[in-house]
Amino acid sequence: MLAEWLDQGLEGRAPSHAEGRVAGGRFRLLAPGVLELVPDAPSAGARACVLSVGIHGNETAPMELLGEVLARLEAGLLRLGAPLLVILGNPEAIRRGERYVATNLNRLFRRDLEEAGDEPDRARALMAEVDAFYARHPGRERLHYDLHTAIRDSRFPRFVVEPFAETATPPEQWRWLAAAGIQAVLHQHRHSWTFSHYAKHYHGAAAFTLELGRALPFGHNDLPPLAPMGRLLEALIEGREPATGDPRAMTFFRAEHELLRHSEAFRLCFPDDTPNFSEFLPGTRLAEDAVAGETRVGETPLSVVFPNAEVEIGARAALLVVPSPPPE
Ligand SMILES: O=C(O)CCC(=O)N[C@@H](CCC(=O)O)C(=O)O
Ligand SMILES: [Zn+2]
Repeated sequence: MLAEWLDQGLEGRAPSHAEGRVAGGRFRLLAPGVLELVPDAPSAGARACVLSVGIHGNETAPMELLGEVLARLEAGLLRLGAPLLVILGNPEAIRRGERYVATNLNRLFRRDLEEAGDEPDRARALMAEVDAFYARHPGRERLHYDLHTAIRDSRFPRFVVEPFAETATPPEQWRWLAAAGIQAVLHQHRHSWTFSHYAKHYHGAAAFTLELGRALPFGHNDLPPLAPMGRLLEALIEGREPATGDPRAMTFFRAEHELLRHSEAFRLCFPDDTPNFSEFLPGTRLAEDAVAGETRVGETPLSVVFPNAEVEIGARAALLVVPSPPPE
């Protein structure tokens, strides 16, 4: 049933059970790749939780991790205590094992989206599901973890992006993420129209993009380092207070600048396999673009996150970040 749901979504098959029961509640399939779980009696402090995986089709570790957690729920080893919306982001891209089919789904989560096509349609469908889910649970704190993996190695293999928004992140999030093995936090400096930004910007949710290691094919993921993250997801699903750690164990950064690809003739001036959070000294040439010219590091050293020269024209080719003090 539940664990099968992930496999069936990936194979494009209709699920064998569109609804059913788990310990402590019931589940129902709302749309392809969208599953809602409703507790019989939510725990007092339970959050209304959105957990999404596969927004990028080649990022398989989060799908395996979530599949294991749902299997434990199905086996009766966990008891549902929180309202939960589970989302398999881009099933066609997952079937193909590709980041996206026509365009990057994770740049389309805006209410004034006008583009046509499969990925824009999927973004509209997912936004509507998230809107309806939070509306069904008024008065409950909102949470969205959008689980990803990164293309490259990283000085910090597990890190989160905190989307830009007016609302502050509740302080307990830093304690939970530290206990879940997150090693670094990157504050976004502007709207980015990602899925986690959508939940934070439009719904005031505590929301993050979580990067959980490297993007590898199914069956090749190193899952043991993700066990503490699995325990955080289980606590949220059961509506229990998660384990806490010391946020000072994490390294905090803020985005200073977004490097965009403006032309076909765009290139990054450092090796393709440069790990995320690699630091470059003042004066270093980072990129060349036929339209924007060259980008060099100014007076302050900059670290590079998500470098990718192959993005669509107009899209982000890297985030340039600097260290930042931990939140109060
Ligand atoms: O490793 C990479 O270059 C990309 C990994 C990835 O998919 N990251 C997300 C981050 C979203 C955010 O900025 O919150 C993305 O690029 O969509
Ligand atoms: Zn991703």
